Amino acid sequence: MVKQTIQIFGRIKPTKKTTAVYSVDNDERIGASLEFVVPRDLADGFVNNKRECYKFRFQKVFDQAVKQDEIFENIVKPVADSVLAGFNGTIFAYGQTGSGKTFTITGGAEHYSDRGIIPRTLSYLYECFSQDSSMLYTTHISYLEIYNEMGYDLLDSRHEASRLEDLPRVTFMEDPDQNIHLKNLSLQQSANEEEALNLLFLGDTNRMIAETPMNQASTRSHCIFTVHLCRREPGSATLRRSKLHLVDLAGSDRVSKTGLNGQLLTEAKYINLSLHYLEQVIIALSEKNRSHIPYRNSMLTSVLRDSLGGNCMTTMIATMAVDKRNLDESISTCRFAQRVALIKNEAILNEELDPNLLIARLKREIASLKEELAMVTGEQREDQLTVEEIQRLEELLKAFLDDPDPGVTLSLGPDMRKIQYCFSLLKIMILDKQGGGNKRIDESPAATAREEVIEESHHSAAEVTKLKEMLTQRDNEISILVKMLKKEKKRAQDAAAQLANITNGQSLASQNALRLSSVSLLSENSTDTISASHGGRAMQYMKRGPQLSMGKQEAFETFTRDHEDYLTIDDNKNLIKQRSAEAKRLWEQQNEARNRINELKKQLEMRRRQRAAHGVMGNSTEAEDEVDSVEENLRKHIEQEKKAYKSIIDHLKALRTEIEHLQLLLERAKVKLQRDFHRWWTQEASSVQEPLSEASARCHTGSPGGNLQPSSPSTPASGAPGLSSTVRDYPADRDPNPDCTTSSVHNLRSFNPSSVPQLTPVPAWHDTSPDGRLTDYTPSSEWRDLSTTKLSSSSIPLTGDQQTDADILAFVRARQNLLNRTDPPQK
Ligand SMILES: Nc1ncnc2c1ncn2[C@@H]1O[C@H](COP(=O)(O)OP(=O)(O)OP(=O)(O)O)[C@@H](O)[C@H]1O
Repeated sequence: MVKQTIQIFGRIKPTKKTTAVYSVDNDERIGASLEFVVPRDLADGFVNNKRECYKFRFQKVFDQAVKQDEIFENIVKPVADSVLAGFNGTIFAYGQTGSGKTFTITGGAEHYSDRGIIPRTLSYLYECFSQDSSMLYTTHISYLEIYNEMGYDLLDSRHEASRLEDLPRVTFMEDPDQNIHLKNLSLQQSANEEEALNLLFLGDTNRMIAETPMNQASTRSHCIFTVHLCRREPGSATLRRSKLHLVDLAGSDRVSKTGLNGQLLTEAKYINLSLHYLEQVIIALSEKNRSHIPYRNSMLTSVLRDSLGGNCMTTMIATMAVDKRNLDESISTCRFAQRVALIKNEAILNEELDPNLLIARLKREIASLKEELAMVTGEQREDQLTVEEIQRLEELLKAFLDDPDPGVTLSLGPDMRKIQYCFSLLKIMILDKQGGGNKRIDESPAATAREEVIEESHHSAAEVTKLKEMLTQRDNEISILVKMLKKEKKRAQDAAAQLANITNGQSLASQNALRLSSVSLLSENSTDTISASHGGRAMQYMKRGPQLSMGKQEAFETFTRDHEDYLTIDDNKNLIKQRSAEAKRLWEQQNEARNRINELKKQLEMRRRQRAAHGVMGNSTEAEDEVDSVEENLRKHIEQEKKAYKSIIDHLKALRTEIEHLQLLLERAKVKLQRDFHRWWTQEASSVQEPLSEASARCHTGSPGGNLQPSSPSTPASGAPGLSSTVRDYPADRDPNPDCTTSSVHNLRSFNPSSVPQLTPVPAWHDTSPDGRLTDYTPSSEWRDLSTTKLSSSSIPLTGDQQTDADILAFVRARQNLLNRTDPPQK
C-alpha cells in the first residue's frame, strides 16, 4: 500500500500580454511556489485592504514556455509507471475556461508536438508493453462525458458527433460495498496504439462542443478518458488490474462572470454545481475526522470516488491564465489546488487471482472433498483412474519401495481403486522378478488400456503361432510323403529287378513276403497298417496303424486320384494354404498397428507429463483447462489406429474360424476317402477269392480253361493247383478289360497257411501258349502280359490266406499300373 497526498502541479497558459503579475519558484527539495502580486490600484479606484500578494505551493509549476513533452515526462510518466505496476492512477486538469485544460489533457490540433497527455500516455504504455515480453497485457478503453449531470458513452460507434442525446446514457450504481458500477459505459479493447488513438478520436468527435462568449471552443462538460489495464505473467496464477483516469474537467468559471443566459447559463450552473460538489468532497477529505464524504452528490464525484481519497495515485494539474482579467480565477484555482493537496490517498496493488485458475483449484478441492466424503460414508468410486492418478500412484509406490525404512507406510487414502492398482503393480513386479525380469515401476504399463491392448495382441499372436505351427506340420508331412513317393518309385524299379530274379529260381512268395514286410508306407493320416510278413495277421494290422504296404499304398494313391472327393480335398488344402498365408500377412499388419499405437501412446503420455510439469512449476494458466490441440490430435490418431487394429483382429478371428472349418472338412473328406478305399479294397480282395476257387476247381478237373500250369513238380509242397484269377484294374468300372483271362493258380483252400514262411521260390514258371505249348516265363514277358491286363496268376505264389493273397495280387496290379505309367509297355 502506498499512502500519498494528491500531487498538485501548476501550468501557466502562454499569454501575449507581458504584465508580470506572478512569479514562479521551482525548488527541487521543497517544491515550487507560485506567487501572484495584485496591486491595490487594480481595485477599481477604491481604497481597500485587499492583499497584494498571493503565494501558493505546488509540486512543480510549469510556466508558459513549458512544452507538452515536459509535462508528460514530469507529471504523467510517474503515474503511468505506477499504473503499469498495478496501481490505479488519476490525472485531472482543473482551471477556468480557456486556461488550457483540454490542451493539456488531449492536446492541440495544430502541431504534432502539441499532443497532450492522453495520446502520449497511450504511446508510452504500448511501448512499455512491447518492451516487456515477460508479461501479457490487455487494454480496454472507456470514454465518459458528464454533461448536465448526465453520463454519456463517447465510444459508441453508432453515433458520431450528431447529438449528445443520441449517445447511450450512462448511469451509475452502487453495490453494498459502496463500489460504483457504471451501466452502459462500453469498454473497448485496443490491441495497439493505433486502435487506442482511433478510440480517442471517436470520443473526441462525439464530444459536445459549443461556443461561449468566453471561449470559442469551450468544453462545457467533464470528460473522463480511462485506460483499463490487465497485466498477467504467463503461467502465473495472479493478475493485476489497474485503471488510469485522464480527466478534463469543465471550466471552473463563476457563473456571474461568464455573462451567460438561457441554456448556456443552465449548463454553467450544472458545471459549477458539480465542481461545487467536487470542492465539497475535497474539503471533507481534507478535514480530519470527517466520517461522511459526499461523493454521491454528483456523478463526477461518484465516478472519481477512488481517485479522491481512495485507492489511487492522483495528480492534479491546475491550469491558469495569468493575464490581469483572469487573475481572480487563477487565484481561485490555486486555492482549490491547495485544498486538494491535503487529501491523502491509499493506493494498493490491485492483485487478484485468475478466475480460471481459481475454478481449477476449486475443482481439485471438490475432488479431494469427495474422496473424504467417500471415506466417511464408506462409498467407493467406480470410475477409472485417470492417467495423472496412475502416475502419482506409481511414484508413491516407488518411493515406498525405495525407502529402506521397514516401518514406512504407503498411504493411499480410502480409494479401493488405488489400493487395487498398487497391489496389481506389486504383483507385476514380483512376477517379473520371478521370471528374471528387471522391470521397474516406471516402466510398467501406465494405463490399463495399454495393458488390454498388449494382452489382446498376445492372445492373437498365440493363435497365429498355433496356425503357423500347424502349417509347418502339414508342410513337413507333405515333404515326407513326397520323399516316400520317390523312394517308392525307386523300390518299384528294384521290385522289377527282383521279379527278374524270380525267373532265376527265387520264390516269388518269399520275395513278396520279404518285400511286404520290409516296405511300409506312411499314408497321409491313414489309420491302417498292412504287413504281409504274416498273411494271417494282415487285417489285424490294417486296422491298427497308419502304415500301408507298398502295394496298398499305391492302390490307395490311385484310388485317391480317382475318388470323387479328390478335387474337394485338393481345393480345401489349397484354400487352407491361402488362408494361412493371409493370416500371416494380417498378423504382421496387426503387429505393425500395435507398434504404432504404443508409439502414439508414448507420445501422448510424454505430452501429458510435460503439461503436468508445467502445472507443477506454477506456469499453468487458464491454458491448463483448455483443450490441448496436440493431445487431442494424438488421441484421435490413437482411436483411428485402434479401429484399424480391431478390424485386423476381427479379420484374423474370422480367418481362424474359416481355417478350422476347412481343416474339419478336410479331415472328414480324408476319413471318408479312407473308408471308401478300405471298403473297395476288401471288395477287391473278396472278388479275387471267387475266381481263385473256381480256377482251382478247374485246374483239378483239367479244365481246358486252365492254360497256366506249373511246369515242374517243384511247385509248392502243398501241391496247390493253378489259380484262376480275374484281375481288374481298379476301380472296377474303369477296367479296360473286365473279362480278363482266368489262369491257374495255387488252390488256396488246400494251401496250408502255416507253410507261408517256408514258401520256397519257384525257380521258373512256364506258361502255355494258346496252342498248349509251354513257354518259359520270364519277367519281361510277364510284365508285358500284365501290361495288357492279363495276369498269369499261376506265376505268382500265393499264401492261401484270402486277405494276404488279395493284397499280393493288388500289389502286383498296382505295380503294373505304376510301370505302365513310368515305362510304357512295349509290344
Ligand atoms: N500551454 C499552451 N500552449 C499553447 N496554447 C495553449 C496552451 N494552453 C491553452 N492553449 C490554447 O488556448 C486555447 C484554449 O485552451 P483550452 O481549450 O485547452 O482551454 P480549456 O481550459 O479546455 O477551456 P474549456 O474549459 O472551455 O474547455 C486553445 O486554443 C489552446 O490551443
